[in-house]
Amino acid sequence: MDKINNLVEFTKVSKKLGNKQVLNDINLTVASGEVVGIVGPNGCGKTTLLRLVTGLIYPDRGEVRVSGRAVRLGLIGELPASVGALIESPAFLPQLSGLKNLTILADIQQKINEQAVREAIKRVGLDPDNRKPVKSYSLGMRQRLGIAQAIMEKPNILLFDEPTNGLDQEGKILFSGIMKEQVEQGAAVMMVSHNKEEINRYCDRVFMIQNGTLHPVREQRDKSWLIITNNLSDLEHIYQQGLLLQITERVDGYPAGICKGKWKNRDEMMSFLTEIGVKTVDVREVENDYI
Ligand SMILES: Nc1ncnc2c1ncn2[C@@H]1O[C@H](COP(=O)(O)OP(=O)(O)OP(=O)(O)O)[C@@H](O)[C@H]1O
Repeated sequence: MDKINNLVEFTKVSKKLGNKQVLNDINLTVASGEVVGIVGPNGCGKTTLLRLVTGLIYPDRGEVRVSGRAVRLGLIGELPASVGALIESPAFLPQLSGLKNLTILADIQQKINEQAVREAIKRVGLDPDNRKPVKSYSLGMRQRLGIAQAIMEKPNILLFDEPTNGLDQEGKILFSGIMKEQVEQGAAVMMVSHNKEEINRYCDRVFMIQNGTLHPVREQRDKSWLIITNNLSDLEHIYQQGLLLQITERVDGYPAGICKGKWKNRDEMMSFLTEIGVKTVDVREVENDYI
């Protein structure tokens, strides 16, 4: 997967709303296949940051580039077509069905046909033939429809503001699968959430907005390592170091567990284990699983 290709680029971006300097001198890139998390207290400017990528608002100073093109005033007819967004509560026409709502939105860009809209609705676990008006949808159903709308045109940039808001367990699992798919297909994702667990699970890098500026919270995703040992007490010893360790099924008859941490490569991981006196049969880097 190409991680070099920056699909979103903020360069020295400042934005004032009313009297408030919401964002000040923001630099940020989001690459293809990368998930960047934005956190911070209410009103700090997270949604504003996402809205700048949609092209619906413009920077006062600096530049926002989306798929290589600068977003600026006067481009209203040329909004970035490659952006899918679920920002704040999704707004739908309440008297129309989910399918009708998304078909109307799809007609704006005319990039996809009804079949593709139907597929997106099915992907989030809703029934495209459900004729009930959106006003009778639950919060979770509306949120699912919002996710379907964000992904239906297969954008290569996705903006998610509190994406699992109101979702039940099944909805969260579906969302997890969608995130995995999108990242594998090379989408660049920006996610705003107050849910720490969600941010940790999905985001490669995390930033906090404080007084209008962006501060790194985590600069790379923790890697997952499968550690195979001769006996369970070695795994217990790792756990006692306060590390995140999940015991898995035995591997070739040996006790094994998955440990998450910042070690950059296998050598670093091995020297750490030797340092704490853990003997291993094998150590392998494994895929991070979103579920
Ligand atoms: N149109 C506007 N005019 C004036 N001020 C605005 C406008 N839109 C937003 N703001 C202010 O800009 C600030 C940033 O708002 P934003 O919605 O980006 O915050 P947020 O971090 O997403 O908050 P939350 O966590 O509550 O969703 C807030 O103080 C808000 O009151």
